[in-house]
Amino acid sequence: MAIDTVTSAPPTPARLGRLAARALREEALHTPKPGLVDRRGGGAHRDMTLPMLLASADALAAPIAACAAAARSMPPGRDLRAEIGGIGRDGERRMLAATGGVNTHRGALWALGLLAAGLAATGTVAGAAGFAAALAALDDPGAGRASHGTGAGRASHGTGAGRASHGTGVRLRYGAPGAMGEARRGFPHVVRVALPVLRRDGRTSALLASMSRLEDTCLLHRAGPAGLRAVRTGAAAVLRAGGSGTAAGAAAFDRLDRLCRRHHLSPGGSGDVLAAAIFLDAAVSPDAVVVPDAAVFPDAAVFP
Ligand SMILES: CC(C)(COP(=O)(O)OP(=O)(O)OC[C@H]1O[C@@H](n2cnc3c(N)ncnc32)[C@H](O)[C@@H]1O)[C@@H](O)C(=O)NCCC(=O)NCCS
Ligand SMILES: Nc1ncnc2c1ncn2[C@@H]1O[C@H](COP(=O)(O)OP(=O)(O)OP(=O)(O)O)[C@@H](O)[C@H]1O
Repeated sequence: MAIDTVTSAPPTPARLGRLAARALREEALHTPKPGLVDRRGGGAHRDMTLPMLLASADALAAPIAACAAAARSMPPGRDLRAEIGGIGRDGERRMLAATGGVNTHRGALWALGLLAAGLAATGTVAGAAGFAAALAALDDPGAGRASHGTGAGRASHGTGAGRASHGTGVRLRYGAPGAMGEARRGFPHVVRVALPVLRRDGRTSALLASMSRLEDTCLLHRAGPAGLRAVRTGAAAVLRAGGSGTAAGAAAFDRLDRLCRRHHLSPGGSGDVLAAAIFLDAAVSPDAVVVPDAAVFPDAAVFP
């Protein structure tokens, strides 16, 4: 049964930007997280610190608010897609300027920017997911334009003109649809996996639920299918043991944490999924949580 009640007017764009930045900060601060930046340090990332992630989160409030404002003021369609693509690339430049050229939140900006646009336009979780999916399905006329070159400092990531991103490389090599595929399907790991688990069992379980299922291109890029499989299996083992709060679950969590550190495995896509779930949880009343319909999630059966 679909329960998709609009309980109040959608939050304003400025509020959505603030809530998104807060969600990014809360995700970064949540500790412990296997492989990801947290209060203990950079996890599997040699080039990131917690203060860097917090600065990056703050820098993204304005572009995410701008995505929401655009969705309020323009009808859905190609012009809005072009506008949001430009805002996204400008947001990536701001992120790189805030971090000295490190890609702290590219995937997170993508997810939260599209979902903020969807929330501004529709006010509901299912509406936001469907809206984001429809936008992501449209070609971005500015795709391939550099998001580097602002004097932000060292460019650590191949998102600029002429260089393929990690996600593109992995898509070509393994056929993984990655962050674009997740968006085009209406962010099922955010809406149908992490958000309900977050509300029931908290943030660590929500992160693990995503890690146990997501085809994360960060993991594929660094460690191939074997690395991805090891992380998914490790996360599933924690959940099977009752979560990190049980003795067996805590031991399994510790094994997963050490595995990620030893092999430099970062589940960055699941970090984004957790941040997006925290954002939706804060922005939309629990009464408006939905079981989305098959039109938005054609493969919804995959997510019980
Ligand atoms: C589609 C995006 C993510 C680029 O995709 P690509 O796979 O090439 O990117 P890249 O490898 O640099 O990073 C992808 C990031 O997504 C996350 N991710 C990885 N796997 C997944 C997954 N299966 N599901 C969701 N997120 C994932 C990770 O954080 C990863 O680092 C996006 O950045 C983009 O096109 N931006 C252009 C600007 C734009 O249109 N913005 C609009 C909204 S602001
Ligand atoms: N707490 C977190 N720590 C690290 N990354 C996170 C976190 N939360 C979300 N992420 C996501 O993980 C992605 C990190 O990207 P990735 O692992 O590809 O880093 P990179 O530095 O570009 O790659 P590499 O280090 O392999 O060269 C970001 O796009 C970001 O959105």
